[in-house]
Amino acid sequence: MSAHGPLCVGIDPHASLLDAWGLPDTAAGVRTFALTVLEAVGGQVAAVKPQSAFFERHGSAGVAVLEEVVAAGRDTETLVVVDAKRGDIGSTMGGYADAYLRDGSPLAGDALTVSPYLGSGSLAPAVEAALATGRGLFVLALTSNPEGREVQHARDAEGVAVADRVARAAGASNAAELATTGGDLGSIGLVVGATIGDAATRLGVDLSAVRGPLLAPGVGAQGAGAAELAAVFGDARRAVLASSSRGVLGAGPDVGALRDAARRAADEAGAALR
Ligand SMILES: O=C(O)c1cc(=O)[nH]c(=O)n1[C@@H]1O[C@H](COP(=O)(O)O)[C@@H](O)[C@H]1O
Repeated sequence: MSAHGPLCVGIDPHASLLDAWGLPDTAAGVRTFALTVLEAVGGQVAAVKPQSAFFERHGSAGVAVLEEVVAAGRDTETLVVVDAKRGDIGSTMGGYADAYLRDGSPLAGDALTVSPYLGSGSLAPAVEAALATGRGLFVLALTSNPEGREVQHARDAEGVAVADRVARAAGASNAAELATTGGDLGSIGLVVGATIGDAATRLGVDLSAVRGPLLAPGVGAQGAGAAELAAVFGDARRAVLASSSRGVLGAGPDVGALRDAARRAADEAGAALR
């Protein structure tokens, strides 16, 4: 993030984008799309985030393309966040941790998005695997979609918001990790949408106390821009990795145009979060 600016480019090969790029809605089309994005922004931005759903749509051939994208990302200076939003009970979560966070697994990038809504503790196998292998997690806390509120804004018997419980669990893991490793940011990040307005403040979620990276989707196509990034994150802004998919991908398929769009988005995010 300090080398390239705080931007993550989402690799979301929607059927409509494939069509706009003149590509077929097939695994081969998805492959050309994803490798073009990597060619344009690999080594130029902090992270890319392939959205697993758009690869899974094409069955095993699509998943093989996701594996290829993860491997290709390894050869660049750009981190790969696999956006699969996994979450399950502990023992099954161990299976997902093996798939996405184990050294040598073909689907293991640098980080994985996970859902804590089976209970933060259910993520323990993923947390352990991330810490053991030098990878990271982005735990869904305050998501960019309006429907997320019914779960994330709810308060428990002690009056603590569910999203705050999620943030506190990440903060506790990062505090323990940083006590031994030092450094600024621990391995357990949160997803906090750039579209959430003042929800973090209203719910009492202390984003600065998390001491992990804050992935902020919602930039671009979902309407958030520089003003929203600055307003949502306040004092925690230095930890933010702004994420945009369609907002950058719409500039394709030209590699130079994609690279320029990513540069502009990274500069804008950098200026808003300075
Ligand atoms: O985890 C995510 O990345 C995510 C969390 C969230 O709260 N909202 C959200 O939009 N996302 C993802 O971020 C991407 C947003 O794409 P655009 O709206 O095209 O920028 C999609 O892949 C979403 O699944």
